[in-house]
Amino acid sequence: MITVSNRSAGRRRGNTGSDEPLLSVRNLKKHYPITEGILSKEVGRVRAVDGIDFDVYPGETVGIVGESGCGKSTAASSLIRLEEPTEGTVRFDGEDITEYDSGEMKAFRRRVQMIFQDPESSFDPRMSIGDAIAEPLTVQGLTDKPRRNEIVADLLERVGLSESDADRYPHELSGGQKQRVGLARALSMNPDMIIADEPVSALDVSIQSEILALMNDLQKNFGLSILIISHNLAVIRQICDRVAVMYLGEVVELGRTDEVFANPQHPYTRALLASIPTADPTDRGMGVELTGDVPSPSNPPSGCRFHTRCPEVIQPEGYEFDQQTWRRVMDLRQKLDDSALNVEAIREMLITEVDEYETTEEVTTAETKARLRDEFDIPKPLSDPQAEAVLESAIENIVTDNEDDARDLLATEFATPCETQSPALEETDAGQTASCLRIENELPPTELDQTVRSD
Ligand SMILES: Nc1ncnc2c1ncn2[C@@H]1O[C@H](COP(=O)(O)OP(=O)(O)OP(=O)(O)O)[C@@H](O)[C@H]1O
Repeated sequence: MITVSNRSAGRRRGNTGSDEPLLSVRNLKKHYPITEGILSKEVGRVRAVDGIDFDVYPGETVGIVGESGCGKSTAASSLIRLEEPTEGTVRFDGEDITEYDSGEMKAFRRRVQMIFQDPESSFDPRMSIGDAIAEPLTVQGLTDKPRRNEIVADLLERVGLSESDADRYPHELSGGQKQRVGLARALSMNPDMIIADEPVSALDVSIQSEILALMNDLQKNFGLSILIISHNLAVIRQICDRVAVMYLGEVVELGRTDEVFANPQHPYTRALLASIPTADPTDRGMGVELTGDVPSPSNPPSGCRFHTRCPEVIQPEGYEFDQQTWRRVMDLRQKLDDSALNVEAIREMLITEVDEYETTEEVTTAETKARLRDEFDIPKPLSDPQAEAVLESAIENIVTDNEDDARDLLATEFATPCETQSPALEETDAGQTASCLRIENELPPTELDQTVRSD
């Protein structure tokens, strides 16, 4: 494997045939300081976006996808300097926008229009739709009213509304119609690029598809580039040429949408794809379940940030686990490391379940250990006797109030390289780039990989 800049990952030339990206983002970081006290002393940082790279070519639609809280919106607002990025460069049409003065920023913001999830908030309820669309034209100095009305009528038609809608008011429109007006308003600036942050999440599913189809048409007709931010893979799939998958402030996979969907290379992408609901109620998905919330970006996990949730986290040498059991043992270890195991609560649960017990002192160690195992769905015994001996000893330490010994034992015996080594984005044989130690170490896919569906 050769480490490459993801500059070329799954790249395609834009519809204009240009080889140069319209937008080029390098090492973009946005850290929010956490402050305390009257002197606002910095006590920590929320690393919302922690060094991401991607390009958008002319006429191309690129998606940023990931769970809530992974930094998608912060990435979008920092790259257009709605919030100042902490670090990194953003080049637009060859120029570094981080060096723009306010006049240049104004011109840039005409060329790059934002569309938000809730179109409502960007409309003045007292202003007619026609006036709302014409407003940016007026601000630009187009004083010729008949000409303005002509442009408004044309834009309304282009977004699937009619000229007569110009006299209506926002409250008279459905969510889908408002998003159409939002697009017409953005187009009135004749932009080169639209950045759309969850543009259809607030809409009914039936309407979502219509708006995405409209965006696709507009992109072709106006030769636009589109950057679309969404937590919804179905949205990305319908409209994007390429996709960047984000996890906890980082891009973990980047490539052509068809390739990423057909052959996801990062375990996080695989897990996201696995979580797409299917129409068949008997279909239990791909056997991969992504549990737990995205960890806090103020204290991201060491090594690979995904290792605390990764279904494919690498196993320690010298032991043999089935992968799912290994994940569960790691979940227990994680909870122990976070000091989030409550043995007393387990004993209390046992009191309510077993009639003869009245106080937690009566609950036996053996029962507490068994119940702790059950909480994590860890089978007894493990199939590997040596692994079982380690786990049994750790659990004994946990329930006898020797958590530090248990922590040390598990850290020594059940260590994964994923907790210490940070993988870099690498080109994969499948065509896209992804950052995973499995790829770096050329490890064979886990059993779970083979259960991943590509549709
Ligand atoms: N102004 C802020 N100060 C501190 N932390 C912030 C601020 N804005 C965002 N964050 C944090 O940064 C992280 C990334 O947030 P962001 O909204 O970009 O994620 P997202 O992927 O767009 O999620 P969502 O879809 O829920 O908006 C979150 O943990 C969020 O709490």
